[in-house]
Amino acid sequence: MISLKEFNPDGLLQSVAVAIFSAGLWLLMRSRKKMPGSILDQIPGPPVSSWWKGHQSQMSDLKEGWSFHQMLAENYGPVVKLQTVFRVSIVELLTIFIPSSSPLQRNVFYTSDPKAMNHILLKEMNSFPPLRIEAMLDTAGEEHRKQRKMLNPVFSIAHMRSMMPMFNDIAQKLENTLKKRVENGPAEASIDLLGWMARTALELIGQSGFGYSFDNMEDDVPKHKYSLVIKDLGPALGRLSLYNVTFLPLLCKLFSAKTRTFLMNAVPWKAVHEVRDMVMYMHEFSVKIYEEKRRALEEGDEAVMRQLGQGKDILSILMKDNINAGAEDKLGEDEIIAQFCAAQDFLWTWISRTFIFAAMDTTSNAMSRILQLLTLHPDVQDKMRQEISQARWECQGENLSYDELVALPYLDAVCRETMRLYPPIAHIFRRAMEDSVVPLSKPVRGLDGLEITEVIVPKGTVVDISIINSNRNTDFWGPDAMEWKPERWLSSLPGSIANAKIPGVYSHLMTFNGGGRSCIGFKFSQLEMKVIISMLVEKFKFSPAPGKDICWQMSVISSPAVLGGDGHPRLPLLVESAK
Ligand code: HEM
Repeated sequence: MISLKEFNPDGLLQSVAVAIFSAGLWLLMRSRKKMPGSILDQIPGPPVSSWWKGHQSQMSDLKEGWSFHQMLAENYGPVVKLQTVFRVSIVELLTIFIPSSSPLQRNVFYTSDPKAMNHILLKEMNSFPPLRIEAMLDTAGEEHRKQRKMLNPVFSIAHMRSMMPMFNDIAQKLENTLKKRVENGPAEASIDLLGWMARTALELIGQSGFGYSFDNMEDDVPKHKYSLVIKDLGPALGRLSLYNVTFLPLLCKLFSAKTRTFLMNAVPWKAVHEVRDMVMYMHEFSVKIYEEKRRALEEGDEAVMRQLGQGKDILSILMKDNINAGAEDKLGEDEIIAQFCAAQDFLWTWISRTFIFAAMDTTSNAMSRILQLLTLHPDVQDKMRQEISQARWECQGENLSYDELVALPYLDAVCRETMRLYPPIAHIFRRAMEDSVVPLSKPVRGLDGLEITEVIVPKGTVVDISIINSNRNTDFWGPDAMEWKPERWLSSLPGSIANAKIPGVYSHLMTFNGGGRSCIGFKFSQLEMKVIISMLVEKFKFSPAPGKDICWQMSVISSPAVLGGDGHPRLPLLVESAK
């Protein structure tokens, strides 16, 4: 519920819209044939008065932002029905008067049951597409298949190996800059490591994705306009409440891009115009890079080699492969640009996740999480440093090759354990496009006391897949599942994990999802983490900044902030040279 102090007139427009929309929905629901005895109704679960807002506020004030998921796991297990009401500013005030059978309420099928996840994410993937607002590649069916096919080779291990020199080069720049900051002993003021991780992640995806450098990694604040825009865009969209999952897809369905742009220009609303300008800049910038690459490709090898990426960046490879692709696999020019900035108009920006969004926030927050955990576990930090220093000594101080780096067992264990216990994306959403019978690995008891082995999920139901609860399930991971223990990866995992048949692409974890929509960049992200974290831990010592306890805020991607501070994402840590 919002207090009157928080009342925001911007919400009024939304409230009118939601009232009209709800009336339409109510009529629609009345006219829809009800599935007889839908078993989803029988699944126990708590009401959530306001989906996103309730979800966020229940988690963000807490020192560890995952307690909502933990509460569901402890009280209900892996299969839960959440009864939600639309999150719409002023209308929220009315939700207390809404009876539980109202059409304004809808059930969300929340699950971390392996069989259910297999069904939804693999077997019936096309019947359960992502909510458009969540999709990183904003396509489905044949179009999505085409994009994945074209992109797969640039995320292969062979390609990762070829990118090692570029990754090492960026790590070196970061090392030089941090060394300057701490050369006179431990930096007195703490250093915001989240800021540096975000800049590093953008530079890595910029160079390997676009063949373009955004940041010299030296200045206190990045100077390139793109770096600033990408940082400001999320909060700017947040100010407009554009994360409203109900209305965005509807508006996009109703109006063409041209009409939406026209409406946006016509609305006398400064915040909207700010977002418009950011999006237009990002789009024009992507087109400019695309044009430069096309010209170089047309001019021939010499021109390609003169570019920063020397034709090895993802965009160049994609463009070259596309020229040679058969008609059925060819991507349109717009589709290629869209991989890097699908932002022709502002409504699409939020909906169409691009590589930069997908790659940057996830990995920078993941690296920040590792660093923070290392400050809380100095023994693990020392052990890691020993392992890395030993490996460096063995290769006479040279950079480790791809194979040498990925073979370091303790570094690998720390990364895996962090991705298990603290997945940057805690849950993902799908929508049932048709009525579906979802099987369960373990029966649950329904509200009527009967055992349920499969759930009838009606068309239109939102499905919430809990990555975090799957990764922390004590049935599979054992009684210490809630503890951060890198050592668990140094010996063989319990048989219960393999038997569970969890559909994740990575180490029986759901962190990078599974199936045809799993994270295409997961090997890229692991390499990035290992190159950067190994350099940082070898060269520097990290400890908590006094008086700055860190909490993790759970929105789409969990990010650190100072407990009791202004809520801005940051990770202040004390840094000193390791030698
Ligand atoms: C720790 C880092 C990362 C995590 C935890 C992560 C997690 C995920 C998850 C959970 C999904 C599935 C979303 C859904 O199905 O709703 C996904 C999809 C995706 N990720 Fe990542 N990701 C990471 C890094 C990256 C990187 C570095 C890249 C690119 C270089 C990337 C590119 C993508 C793309 C393009 C998709 C959409 C795939 C599709 O729809 O076919 N991710 N990621």
